Amino acid sequence: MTDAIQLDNISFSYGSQRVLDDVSLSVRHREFMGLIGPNGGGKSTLLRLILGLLPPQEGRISVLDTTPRRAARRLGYVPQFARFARSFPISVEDVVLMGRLGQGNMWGFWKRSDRHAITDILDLLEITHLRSRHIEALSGGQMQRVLIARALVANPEILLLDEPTASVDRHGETSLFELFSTLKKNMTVMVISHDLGFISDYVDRVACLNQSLVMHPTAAVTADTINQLYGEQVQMVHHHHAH
Ligand SMILES: Nc1ncnc2c1ncn2[C@@H]1O[C@H](COP(=O)(O)OP(=O)(O)OP(=O)(O)O)[C@@H](O)[C@H]1O
Repeated sequence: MTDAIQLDNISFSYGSQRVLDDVSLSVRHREFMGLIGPNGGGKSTLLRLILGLLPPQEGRISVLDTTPRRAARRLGYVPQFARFARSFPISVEDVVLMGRLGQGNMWGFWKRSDRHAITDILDLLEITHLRSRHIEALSGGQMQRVLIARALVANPEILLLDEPTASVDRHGETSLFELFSTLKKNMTVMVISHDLGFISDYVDRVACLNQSLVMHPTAAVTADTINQLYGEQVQMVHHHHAH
């Protein structure tokens, strides 16, 4: 079997602004990969290319042995929290149900299996008690869990998360990363983060992106490496916590 995600010599510009320059990356099946880099380094753009939301201008991308667009239904995506509008008058259950679209359903025709999947996933994310709550009335950390539930409810083969713990406290961050470590037994997980010291306890490898990409096994990533690459922009504070 080939890799879950394969990027070969990808370049991308917005207008005349070069954002990705000759990026190559292989993510193995059931690998847990961290993606770090300074603001504007191109991390979200790379995720959008993998999701098939943007076409590469140069190079080739293969996701689950096909094109990103063909693979899209088999991917789970958790967008950056700040980019998700929360003023829709809908409940937690509705948002998570949206994750089942594309599984052969249309609005209003949910099957019993959809309801069961939602019950299980809300339980996994420990947000069962929020099921009928309006999403405007959630804390940042709760909303983050709802978005993760929405991405997981369709049983994706690859889970892509764009700063999933940005609005979560340290305790919540630990519990989410422990959940991702469990999920990794069944799927490939790729997570964008600013906090290398924290994620290096969990991920198998770290990709450092600042227009071009450098791969590190986590053991090789030190504060010095990161400072040389990015200056002080990536947090290197190491937090000790129980596993
Ligand atoms: N739709 C767009 N049109 C034009 N420029 C864009 C667009 N999206 C992103 N950019 C620019 O491309 C660069 C890379 O953005 P991107 O969001 O990929 O970086 P990032 O590494 O995810 O940053 P952050 O850590 O701040 O989220 C930035 O300079 C950004 O301003």
